[in-house]
Amino acid sequence: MLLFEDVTKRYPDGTVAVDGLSLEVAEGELVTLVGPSGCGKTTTMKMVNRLEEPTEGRILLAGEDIAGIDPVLLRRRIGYVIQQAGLFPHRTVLDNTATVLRLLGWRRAPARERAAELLDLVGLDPSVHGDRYPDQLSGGQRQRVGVARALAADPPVLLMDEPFGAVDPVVREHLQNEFLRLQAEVRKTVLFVTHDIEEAVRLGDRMAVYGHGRIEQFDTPATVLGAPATDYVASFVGADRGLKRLSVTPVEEGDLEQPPVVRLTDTMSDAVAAMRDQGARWAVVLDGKGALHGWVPAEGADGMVSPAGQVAAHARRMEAWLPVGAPLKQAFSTMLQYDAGWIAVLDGDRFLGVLTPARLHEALRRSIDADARELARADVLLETVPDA
Ligand SMILES: Nc1ncnc2c1ncn2[C@@H]1O[C@H](COP(=O)(O)OP(=O)(O)OP(=O)(O)O)[C@@H](O)[C@H]1O
Repeated sequence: MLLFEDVTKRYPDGTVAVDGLSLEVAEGELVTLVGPSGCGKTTTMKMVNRLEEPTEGRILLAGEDIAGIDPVLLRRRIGYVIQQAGLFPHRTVLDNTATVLRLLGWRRAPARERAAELLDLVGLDPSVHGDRYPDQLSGGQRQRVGVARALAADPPVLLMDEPFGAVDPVVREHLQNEFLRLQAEVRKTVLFVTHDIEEAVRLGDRMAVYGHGRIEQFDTPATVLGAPATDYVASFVGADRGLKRLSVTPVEEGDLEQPPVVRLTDTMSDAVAAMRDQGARWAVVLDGKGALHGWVPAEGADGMVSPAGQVAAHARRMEAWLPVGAPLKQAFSTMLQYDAGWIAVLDGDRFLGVLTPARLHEALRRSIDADARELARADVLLETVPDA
């Protein structure tokens, strides 16, 4: 969808901001560009919407050299989100969001209607926020308006330059989650600049790690973390690679424990018998439809077994759950948030099992070991390549 062919940018003062860059971004792919300040990330973005022109090389959009596309028409095909959201301070949120549509010639009423839909899509209630001005919003809300506005003309490509850079870490994580949800829905081709390695790992289908003006490694986050291509990448991704792997390792069904499972309508004596059979002190409780309700202990607070009545009378709610395939990092933070010793893992509504801290640790080990094996195999392959 987006192809950089040996692109170099030399500013008039001689600074080489981008040096022989070749990069291909597939349709619907989210590529993060990550690297230290001044390494040429923003210049890369600006060349895509022709705010800057390459000194050498070409950039192709859907096979077409962008040098031949009128910049105004080009920018309508490319949504642009920047750090401070770049909203017009004297226009309401709704009008800000509708800006591009108005430029495209939409009439006011349908443009505002579409803008309201977009605000909804990014998690802002248009009836609450639509008539406010940007300075009446929080930083995170402003960034959402920035994303809504960039999506307005439904461009195939989105350029996002540190869009979540100016908000605090908690809001940032929230915006990242929302953006991932949104991207799963709209599947844009996205170039996303960040200097935050965690963000690059979490969001990117692939990530390009920039050195000065050059890409040191372009691969999936798991590979960049597991097999850094150069010493530079290794030092950039840092010593806490194990921790970062939490972000890229999914919870799998095989990681889960299988505690006894009972229904709300079961009798407590059957439930206690099931727990005794498995040597368990608690059981997961599902409701009549098989959806997670919570848990029930084998013993009451006074240490007495409490076999009377139905499970419903003794069950406690447990709201912590995860979809299977969620990253271990999410599992870990959910455990902390709920102060829970286990969390249920669901496939849709179906209960699959529970993840415990011990199982989480095993899953992380599995992921790191698999990586080490992968690397060892690559070494063997190199050693067995016959001499030419
Ligand atoms: N208009 C310009 N004229 C001359 N040099 C420039 C110009 N714009 C950027 N540069 C230089 O080009 C290099 C790359 O800048 P760029 O803004 O692309 O980096 P970046 O990776 O986006 O940095 P940051 O993360 O700090 O935004 C830097 O050395 C910068 O000083």
